[in-house]
Amino acid sequence: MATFEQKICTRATLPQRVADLPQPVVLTNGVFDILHRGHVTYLAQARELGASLVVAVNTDASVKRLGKGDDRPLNTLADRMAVLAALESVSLVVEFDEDTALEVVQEARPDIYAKGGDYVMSEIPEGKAVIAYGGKAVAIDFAHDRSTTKLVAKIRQFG
Ligand SMILES: Nc1ncnc2c1ncn2[C@@H]1O[C@H](COP(=O)(O)OP(=O)(O)OP(=O)(O)O)[C@@H](O)[C@H]1O
Ligand SMILES: O=P(O)(O)O[C@@H]1O[C@H]([C@H](O)CO)[C@@H](O)[C@H](O)[C@@H]1O
Repeated sequence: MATFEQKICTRATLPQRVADLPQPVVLTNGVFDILHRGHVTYLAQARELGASLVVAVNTDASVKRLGKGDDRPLNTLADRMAVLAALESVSLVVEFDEDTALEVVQEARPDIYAKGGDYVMSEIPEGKAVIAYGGKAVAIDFAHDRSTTKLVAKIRQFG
């Protein structure tokens, strides 16, 4: 196992692994199917909001339920988590199988919850939960016009 894969933790060990991180802790979540420049810029900005960054990643079954397409995710959960763990900005990676990351937020209790600017913090369960216990919820503006869906469409065009 590559050293960076030690950043991947189980749900059961999440609270202790978060407590062991340099504080304050930022948490974000998502699919991260084909990693692109928008993702890595956003993750670096999220990490800058605190001293550590936890990324909660949707399981393959929960991605299917999001309705991004029958063939999604293209990369398996294990691969998506490993790629995220290899990033300098990322401190800890954990999977979640629920429809939202609300339970992960409640278990990890990050100081800051971050998400891309395509979400309104006061409208999503994770944002509401963090605000309710006195944490901060931050929406990070899109710096680059990129998406996995667009990349897939581009590849198909020449396939
Ligand atoms: N271009 C971007 N700039 C900044 N943040 C982004 C960008 N694309 C996605 N994000 C953020 O990254 C996280 C993961 O996003 P997601 O995996 O849905 O990316 P995506 O490329 O838009 O995927 P898809 O096309 O499959 O919906 C989300 O919090 C989202 O807000
Ligand atoms: O990568 P995505 O599609 O931005 O990630 C989703 O984010 C949702 C968001 O946190 C609002 O609740 C979440 O519910 C969903 O499970 C994906 O992680």
